[in-house]
Amino acid sequence: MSKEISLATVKKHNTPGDLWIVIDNKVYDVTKFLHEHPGGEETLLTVGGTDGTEDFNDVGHSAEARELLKKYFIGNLAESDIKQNKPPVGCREIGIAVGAILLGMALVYVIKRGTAKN
Ligand code: HEM
Repeated sequence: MSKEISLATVKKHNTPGDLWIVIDNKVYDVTKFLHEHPGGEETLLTVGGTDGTEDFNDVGHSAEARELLKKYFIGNLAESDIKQNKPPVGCREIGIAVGAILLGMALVYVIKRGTAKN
């Protein structure tokens, strides 16, 4: 089993001489890659010590870039720091459900009115 690293630990490694980054719940030590990054040092430094998944995906990195990541893998993000992709039923879902019911009722009303006239 690979090592589990907390986000708090990752946070401590945010300098050019010691740079860690989280991508897709995996932790990478990119200190040695900093000067080689085709997208520049600055981009890596701004996300160093944090979860850079969104930034990494926004750029649309190539398959080669993803392959390169493996070289710098040092451990998995701690279970407690992993964001759940599927939150419990939220306000949005309730809103959609209520909206759908109202729409259904309106539709039944319109149809009934239409048939009553004939
Ligand atoms: C830490 C892991 C990362 C690796 C291994 C990596 C690797 C690469 C590679 C190989 C390229 C060349 C183009 C490609 O093959 O897609 C690239 C380009 C680039 N990367 Fe990264 N990258 C990393 C993280 C990031 C992050 C976190 C950002 C943004 C904050 C970023 C921003 C960019 C930008 C702006 C380019 C230039 C895109 C272009 O001009 O085509 N990279 N990166």
